[in-house]
Amino acid sequence: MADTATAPATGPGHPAPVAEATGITKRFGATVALRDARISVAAGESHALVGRNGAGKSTLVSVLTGLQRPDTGSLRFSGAPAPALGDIDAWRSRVACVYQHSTVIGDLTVAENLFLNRQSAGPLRRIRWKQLRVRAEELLGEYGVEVDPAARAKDLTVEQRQFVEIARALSFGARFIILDEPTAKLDARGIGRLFDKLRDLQEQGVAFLFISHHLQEVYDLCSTVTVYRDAAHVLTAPVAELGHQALVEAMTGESASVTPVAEGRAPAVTADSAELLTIDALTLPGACEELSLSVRSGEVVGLAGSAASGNVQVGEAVAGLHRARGGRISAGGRTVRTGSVPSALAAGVGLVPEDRHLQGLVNDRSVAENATLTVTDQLGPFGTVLPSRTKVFAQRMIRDLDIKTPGAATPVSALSGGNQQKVVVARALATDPHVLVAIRPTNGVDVKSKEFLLGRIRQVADSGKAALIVSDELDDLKVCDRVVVMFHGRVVAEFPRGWKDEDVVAAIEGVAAPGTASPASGTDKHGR
Ligand SMILES: Nc1ncnc2c1ncn2[C@@H]1O[C@H](COP(=O)(O)OP(=O)(O)OP(=O)(O)O)[C@@H](O)[C@H]1O
Repeated sequence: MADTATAPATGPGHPAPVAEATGITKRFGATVALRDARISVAAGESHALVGRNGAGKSTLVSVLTGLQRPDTGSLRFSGAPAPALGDIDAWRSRVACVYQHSTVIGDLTVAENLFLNRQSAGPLRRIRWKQLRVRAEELLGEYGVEVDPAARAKDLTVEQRQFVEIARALSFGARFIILDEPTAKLDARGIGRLFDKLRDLQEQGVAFLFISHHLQEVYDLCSTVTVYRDAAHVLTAPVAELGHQALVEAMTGESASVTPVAEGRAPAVTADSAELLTIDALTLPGACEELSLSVRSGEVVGLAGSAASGNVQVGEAVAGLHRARGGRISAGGRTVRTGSVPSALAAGVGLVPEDRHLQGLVNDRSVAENATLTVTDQLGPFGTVLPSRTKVFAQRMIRDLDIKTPGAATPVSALSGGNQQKVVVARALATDPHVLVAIRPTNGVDVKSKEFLLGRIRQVADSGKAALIVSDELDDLKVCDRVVVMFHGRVVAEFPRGWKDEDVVAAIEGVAAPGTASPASGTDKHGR
């Protein structure tokens, strides 16, 4: 496909691009992460960068922010060559990145985070805390960020932390901000507020490079899109000129055929199907009150809700992660002792956790070891683990789940984010669970792989098991036979297949009862 966005002229009235990278190549051992790649972001532009998992997006970000030196290529900011690699202040004044994983320090206050390493006027001058707080208040006020400067960063929401990071970046003078999957941990309202803030800032001349696997967000927010595929630049085009299908085709290199997995399927579940997961009057302090829910053999049930609904905690409780104050959970006919992971495992519960970094992966261990952590008992006799068996097991998973890795022995830390997520899913599936609980299973996964992972979860149910998908992503919920919606710790609605997006979204937002739904916005988490 041809490049339809030509490089803007520079000169009077045409400022140089805030960032321009050309001929960037970056290798990690045998892996070529970027091959002669390029990008050009104009001043005040909202530019999207999209591509499949492992396409090279995060590597480009690390080059653009001075964290990695490219093997070849040149990088300029507003027409001037990039600073020397270690000159942190110079980099900060040109570019900042807001990551999905916060870089603020939890135990410090917002004010301290904002002025970290620049609290005093010089190395020997005392830090004036009161003044610091006042300056922080001014800075936050300037960018319309409503956060208490005295609050500990760890007590902020994801959204507030991102705003603090954006304010910090702007205070260093940067007029170019990279947002690497910023919406991954936000619910619908949070995304709306983030986008409002970004639009405000854009009007003030700030440029953005926006990375997301939610293509609708690209259409909502950006004017230009660049697509990378297999480490290389494929196209740059005005968003308005590129339809959804063309965009997916550019990302995958194949003609797009998006077939929601559950569509057109006859329901396999009947009233006689065995109840494999039973949650009975479960009360989890601060999360849910007397909540009851069941999933039958052959069934995929969606447990939807916003961040404060308690749905994630319910899913985690099934996997033994939270102690209940009341009620009962049973899986495959066995009682799960709440708060006991071994008890949940023994009952045949598999979990895809919400946060792969905190609960999922051992970073410096190989793909093979991570994928088989839950099944070491099957890998050798008498408690031993045979490396050959681990390898065979892992290779099957790599193939089955289409994990992009140089090999089974590669440490998971060398994989791209989406491919790490696939390892987490692989691990949950490895135990062949009776009940699979998958919390936001497609987080950070590209469009094509998303279809694939959801298809695998569907297969688990089709083989007579039960699956509970805990998510507020409509794409995740579309594979479900039934969607149960929670709001503030209670079930408020249930939808059989064939639901309308706006009805589920309205129930998630708590704005309407099912059937009478008249959603305020009519759009879902991703503006569909
Ligand atoms: N530190 C590293 N060591 C080895 N390989 C790496 C390293 N960082 C990235 N890679 C490899 O480079 C390639 C590009 O990875 P990158 O993280 O840039 O992809 P991405 O487009 O950001 O993917 P995702 O959408 O999954 O986040 C991948 O094959 C990845 O495994």
